[in-house]
Amino acid sequence: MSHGWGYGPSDGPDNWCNGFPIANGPRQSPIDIIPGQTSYDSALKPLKLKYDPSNSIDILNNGHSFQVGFVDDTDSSTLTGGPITGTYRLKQFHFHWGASDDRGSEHTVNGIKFPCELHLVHWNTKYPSFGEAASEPDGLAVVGVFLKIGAANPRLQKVLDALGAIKSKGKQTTFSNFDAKTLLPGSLDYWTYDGSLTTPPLLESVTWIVLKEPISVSPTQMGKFRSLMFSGDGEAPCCMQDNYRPPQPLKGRKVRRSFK
Ligand SMILES: NS(=O)(=O)N=C1NCCCN1
Ligand SMILES: [Zn+2]
Repeated sequence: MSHGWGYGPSDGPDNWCNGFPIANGPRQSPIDIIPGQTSYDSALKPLKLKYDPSNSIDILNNGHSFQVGFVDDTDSSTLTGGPITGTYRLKQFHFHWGASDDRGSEHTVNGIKFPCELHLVHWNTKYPSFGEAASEPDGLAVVGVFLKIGAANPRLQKVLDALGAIKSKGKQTTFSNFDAKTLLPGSLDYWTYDGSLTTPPLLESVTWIVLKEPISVSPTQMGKFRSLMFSGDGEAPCCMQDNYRPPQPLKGRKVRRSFK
């Protein structure tokens, strides 16, 4: 299996090492975050997220999740500060979720799974493109946001309302004028560690920045995520759910936190 990966019994996370040996590497993601074992680092700067709504362009079902893509040819939507040096540009955001509300997130906290996790993917502008940055140890920075069951989230609803047009794999439609900042919680307190992409090719190029405060999602809204399909038109229908990789061994890594 080189590129036919998925989340099923034969092509799922336990089998990814066959096509991508780095799956057993020293800095794999996600991880279980154990707050009592993290270290407060007063040298960590506040996160600075500057997103221009005019940079959002499309929404795509890529057969593994759905992603909202951004124009990334200027520094108009960027991540600076936090644990990183320099400027990282927003490329896309996407989610991971479960078949039921008891699971779905990739990172866990004291072993607790959330029903969903948002990833905002950024690349280091010291490299010429996302593709080149993705193979560098400091190439990417992903901000992870947990979603917790509660009141319906009106800002998330704008994204969910677009899913009807991208039900099956390969479908894409325009998605303009979306402000990704509206998906962030009130606090930008975070945990950070050196990790990897959580999907193949699992490249060990990600500075993870996981926000402590979740945003809300309602059970009905979770149902909208689960209305998507892994499968393309004309293929055996397969609901898009449980598209998460479980936590990976820490292998001696330290997790720092920005808050006391
Ligand atoms: N879940 S993740 O670590 O963000 N993985 C990604 N893989 C492909 C490119 C974007 N991100
Ligand atoms: Zn992700």
